[in-house]
Amino acid sequence: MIVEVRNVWKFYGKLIANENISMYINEGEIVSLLGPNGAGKTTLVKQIYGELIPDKGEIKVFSKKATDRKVKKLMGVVPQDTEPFGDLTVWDNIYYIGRIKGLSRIQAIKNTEELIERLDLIDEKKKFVRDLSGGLKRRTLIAMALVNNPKLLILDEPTTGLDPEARREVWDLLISLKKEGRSMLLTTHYLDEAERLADRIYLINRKVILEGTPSSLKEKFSTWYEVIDYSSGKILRVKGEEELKKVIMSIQGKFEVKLPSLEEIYLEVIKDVT
Ligand SMILES: Nc1ncnc2c1ncn2[C@@H]1O[C@H](COP(=O)(O)OP(=O)(O)OP(=O)(O)O)[C@@H](O)[C@H]1O
Repeated sequence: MIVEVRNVWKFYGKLIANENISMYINEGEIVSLLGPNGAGKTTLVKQIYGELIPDKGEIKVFSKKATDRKVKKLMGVVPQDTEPFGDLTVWDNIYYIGRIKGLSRIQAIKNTEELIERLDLIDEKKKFVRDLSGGLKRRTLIAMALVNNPKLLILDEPTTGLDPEARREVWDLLISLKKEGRSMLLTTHYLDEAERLADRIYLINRKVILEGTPSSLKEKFSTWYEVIDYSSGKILRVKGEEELKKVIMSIQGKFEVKLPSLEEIYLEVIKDVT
């Protein structure tokens, strides 16, 4: 197990941000934390990368305390709402983070060059970050998080504010990083992102509300079916298999039966707990 969170509580004064949270990440897994605004996702993530310390409970990363310096060398973090240094070039941002993380000069240069190429930043490498678009800044941040070749990558809303094409580029990159056996923790507001990338999802709202693979959550919580009647163009929502049979029998032409999307399930579940 790469990350193990056991019965973690975190308070801000009287506010309970995390209530008795337990979760884990296995080697090579992408785990996604989903939840509404203020659900405590960033608070939990910050404890996993050692910026905050739990008030109760325990977090182990690579079997060590999250604040251990050795652990920090094994992980890469893309925090929420951060930007690379605007007054440095893309190349310098990546290189200097490499040096700060303890790479030798030669190793930092090598890794920086490789990442510039891999993240398609060749044309931008000498540009100042302050002159880049949001998508390119985000790619630079991801390169900075990868410079020490981390086994665990933590990304707090990596695609928020990006246009659809830039989001897809980040997704493709994350999929290719997963293929290399890296583990990832990803917080997101985008259900389609979690559905597409995550092996497992934790839905949290102060505490863990649901946990499972995207398909198991769909199966477990979809008590309705969507029937698309192509001849009339109507989309019907049908509860239970008996009702489904009846509806199908009544349709004359072509039709399609679908389970609801993760987004619809999320909205139903969140409605019940808020
Ligand atoms: N430093 C802080 N001091 C006091 N309260 C805080 C602090 N940081 C977060 N909070 C509060 O703790 C709760 C959880 O916040 P957190 O940022 O962890 O949620 P989140 O799920 O990441 O939200 P979002 O999706 O909006 O980023 C919120 O009510 C927030 O206002």
